[in-house]
Amino acid sequence: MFTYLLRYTDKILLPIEHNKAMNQNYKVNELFQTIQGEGFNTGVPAIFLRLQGCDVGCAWCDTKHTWEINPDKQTELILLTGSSNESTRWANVNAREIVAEIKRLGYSANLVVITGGEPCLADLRELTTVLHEFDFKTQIETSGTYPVLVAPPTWVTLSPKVNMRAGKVVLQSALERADEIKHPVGTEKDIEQLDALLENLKSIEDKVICLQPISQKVKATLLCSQVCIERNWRLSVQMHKYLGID
Ligand SMILES: C[S@@+](CC[C@H](N)C(=O)[O-])C[C@H]1O[C@@H](n2cnc3c(N)ncnc32)[C@H](O)[C@@H]1O
Ligand SMILES: Nc1nc2[nH]cc(C(=O)O)c2c(=O)[nH]1
Ligand code: SF4
Ligand SMILES: [Mg+2]
Repeated sequence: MFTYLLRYTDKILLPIEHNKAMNQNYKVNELFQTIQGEGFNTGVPAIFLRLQGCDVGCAWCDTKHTWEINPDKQTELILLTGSSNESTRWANVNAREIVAEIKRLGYSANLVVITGGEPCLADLRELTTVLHEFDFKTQIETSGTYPVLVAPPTWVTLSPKVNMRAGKVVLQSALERADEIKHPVGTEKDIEQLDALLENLKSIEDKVICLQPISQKVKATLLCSQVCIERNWRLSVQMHKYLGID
């Protein structure tokens, strides 16, 4: 089977042939360009692709609008792109439709951050492979509650949700795969929980560890900065929220 899609090379629009079937659809909640505000890549221009759906149920989640996949809220991708919208709507699209929309929007960032919701509800191998084919770098933000299925160069940021939903095996393999562990912290108990997770890891030498205060709380932020200094870890403060940008 042949599908045709438009590819931009040096600003020239070229039709390319593609004979691989696009089997996988993704439930997209929003697509927008901003600055990565969290973790290792803080400050890097990035295209955010937010997928709809999450059944983990973190009480302090800042994207609760992505939890439910309501069939009545299905819409067209073009209506969900350009800026962050915090709506419950979603579009069912494949990887090449996503790339085509990124190109139509004329985005300049070369990092695509796939978040949610819980993006690993979906098998992300096809999406990340196609994005790499178009010379994008990719990063995912995941909770470790579903298997991490991504193409190898993908930067995996794991924000482990302990005792929430995942079996220990799934969380453990997500921890081993993670390039970055970005732990949400409210109180000391969260640091203890992270220590317990790190104890069981084969190696933490090759992983970036970030502490992220929950909901910009002052006490949590002070705790995170103090522990980061003691342990030589990184502080991740959700910069975009301080700047008031998406
Ligand atoms: C909204 S989640 C989506 C991706 C995935 N479900 C996860 O939890 O990693 C993206 C990131 O935001 C973090 N996050 C969510 N709500 C937060 C809050 N109120 N304060 C700080 N970080 C938060 C999560 O821990 C995760 O690192
Ligand atoms: N600027 C910006 N950076 C982010 N890093 C992770 C985000 C997320 O919601 O997953 C996020 C987000 O929503 N906006
Ligand atoms: S796993 Fe992520 S998206 Fe799901 S509830 Fe927790 S923070 Fe929110
Ligand atoms: Mg966010």
